Amino acid sequence: MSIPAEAASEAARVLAEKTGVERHDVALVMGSGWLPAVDALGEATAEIAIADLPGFAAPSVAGHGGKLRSVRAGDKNLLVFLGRTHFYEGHGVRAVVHGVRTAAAAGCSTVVLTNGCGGLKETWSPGTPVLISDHINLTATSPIEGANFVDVTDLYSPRLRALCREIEPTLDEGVYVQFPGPHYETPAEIRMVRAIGGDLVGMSTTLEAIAAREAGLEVLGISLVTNLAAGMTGEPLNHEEVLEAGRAAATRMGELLGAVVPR
Ligand SMILES: Nc1nc2[nH]c(I)nc2c(=O)[nH]1
Repeated sequence: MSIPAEAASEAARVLAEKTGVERHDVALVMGSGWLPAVDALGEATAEIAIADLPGFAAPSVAGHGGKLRSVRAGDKNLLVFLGRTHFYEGHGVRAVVHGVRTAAAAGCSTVVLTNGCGGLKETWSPGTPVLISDHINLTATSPIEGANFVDVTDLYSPRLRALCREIEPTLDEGVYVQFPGPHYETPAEIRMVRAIGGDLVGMSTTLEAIAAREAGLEVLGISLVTNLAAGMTGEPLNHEEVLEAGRAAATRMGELLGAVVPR
């Protein structure tokens, strides 16, 4: 498999060719339940299948779209990934972060990483959006290869978080914890997450954020709490209910993204 940076440049070249857009400015990765938010971002000027770009795996989860849209918003070209490759799909870390690296190679200076996740606060009912203030990467791996000691303090842009709170002052913040998945957590693991300072649990985002920082992108992370974390309600977790809650709230999130992204 070719060197990640070369693979990203090749994917960016084909992207420009297929969309007719030479350079993109902001990338958005739309996670579980966020797809309804996409239309609020603006009119797509081009849409291609992610799998048509070199280095991308076909989406393993049906309904995740698996599409890539180029959207004009104000004076910016947005690169919108409808779905992502998850670590639990077993394609390796390079595949998980190839989208972020391709976005950087396509000219983006900012990436918005969204996801659906479990929440550890009772007040975060399903459908609550939470800004990611920091993360804990429990995947025991990194997208960075070799002795490249990348700094990840302030990884989640204080500037963009302040901008979001200016637009939506009720937005809470939290620490996002990525588990490898695909199984959910046990109640004991959720007690551990609480003990180590986590507020949100998911199966994406942290590896992408690290790769984004390595590529010099400004990062904004927004989680959509679609369920209370395991053991908090005494009920088993049902993935369908979880996604439904996300869909209901994502439209409101589309307005937030639509207001934040052009700025
Ligand atoms: N790890 C983890 N990932 C998730 N994704 C969604 I949607 N809900 C959860 C959850 O409760 N835990």
